[in-house]
Amino acid sequence: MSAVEANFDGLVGPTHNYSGLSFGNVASAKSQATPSSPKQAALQGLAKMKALSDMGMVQGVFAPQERPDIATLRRLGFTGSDQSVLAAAAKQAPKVLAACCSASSMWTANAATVSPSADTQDGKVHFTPANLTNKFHRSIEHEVTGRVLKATFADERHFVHHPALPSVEHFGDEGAANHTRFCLDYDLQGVELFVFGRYAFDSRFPEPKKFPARHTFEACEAVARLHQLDTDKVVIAQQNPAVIDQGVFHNDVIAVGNRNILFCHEQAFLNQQAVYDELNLKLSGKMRILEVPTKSVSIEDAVSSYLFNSQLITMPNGDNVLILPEECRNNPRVWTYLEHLLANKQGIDEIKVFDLKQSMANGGGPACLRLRVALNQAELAAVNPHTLMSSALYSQLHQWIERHYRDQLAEADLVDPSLLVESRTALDELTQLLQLGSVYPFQR
Ligand SMILES: N=C(N)NCCC[C@H](NC(=O)CCC(=O)O)C(=O)O
Repeated sequence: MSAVEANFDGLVGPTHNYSGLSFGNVASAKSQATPSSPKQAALQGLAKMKALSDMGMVQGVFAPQERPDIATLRRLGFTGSDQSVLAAAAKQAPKVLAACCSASSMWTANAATVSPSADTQDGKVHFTPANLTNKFHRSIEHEVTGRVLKATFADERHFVHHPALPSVEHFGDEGAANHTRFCLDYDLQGVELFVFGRYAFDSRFPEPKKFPARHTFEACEAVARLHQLDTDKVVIAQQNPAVIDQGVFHNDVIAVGNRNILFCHEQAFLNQQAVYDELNLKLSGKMRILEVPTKSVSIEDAVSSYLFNSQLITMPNGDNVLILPEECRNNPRVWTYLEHLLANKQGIDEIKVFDLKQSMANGGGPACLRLRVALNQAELAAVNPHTLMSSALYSQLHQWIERHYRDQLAEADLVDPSLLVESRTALDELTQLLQLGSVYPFQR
């Protein structure tokens, strides 16, 4: 075993709720104001992590953010005790309070962009936390994300951590949700595909009209530069603006790739064939494209089922498996397509279905919940071992969730000062379990 692809899943935080914060994300708008279950959400996510670990995959755990984010509320002018800050925010700016309570860091595909050492000039793994500027509730994640990344990948001989790009829309960066690495083997130099929604400094190109394009071309170029990638091994492609307007707010809602396979919808990119051709050229003619036609799966079906938000993983025995949300099984057209895909042996050997309803109701499927980090054996040995899934960690986290998480949460509960205390108590314990040190503002 020379190199592996590890998946670091975001542990769902104790304030998981539905506040309708993500304009352009259909599920988030639809679930607004419905009660959530933080406990179920965290257990569903943990079950997926355990299952992948049991399948022989390297699985990591990524700690959530401190929420409610009192420090940000103070920056916005709320003063006094923590309790007064919460009460004043609930009264004067309930939406701002909701944004400062979001558990959105669970979707670690948006935590950062990661380039494996085989692709970078200095032979180290590079990390850039995503600034997530397009949504306020997500723009307040990157600082703590950077600290959790450093606490997980601490060894400077192997890992390089960049700060997030400047926090303005011109450099809007949504991280790995818009980044896919193709390769023939994880330890060989690969081709990195960066996908953007619009140009910030060039108005000649089309843009979505209804929903925002969160990620810019200029952000893609900047991350590729920071990560010292070879331009001959980088492809920067524009997402089809028409599908952004139909709810495809990240590329990982319409395409997924692993090794030399790209599984995507026929309407994913603006210049679809040119994207395929460039990828194939840069991967020495070895790309395999599995394109799904609109007549089999419409954009609406793709958005509601999250077919393409599956994880495409290669098992230790070489089989390619799609990790799908249950919503795919509930959609007859998507399910028929999947049966046909398996029967025709087009490169996918198996599918596995998971119940991730709590996350799905906010627009986060299996692939949103994980950050991929390809690591060689020396790098894997240098990862904080306490963040790696095992039977022992699974039962510790299971008990930890049972002990600290509420069964139900509604928007009105966010002002409850005991939620803040519960959340901090849980996170303080978690940083000890995962041996992360003092990553949260309340610990510093
Ligand atoms: N596709 C990927 N990789 N990630 C999904 C992120 C979902 C997230 N939803 C939210 O943030 C909803 C929060 C709320 O409405 O309460 C978002 O839109 O950024």
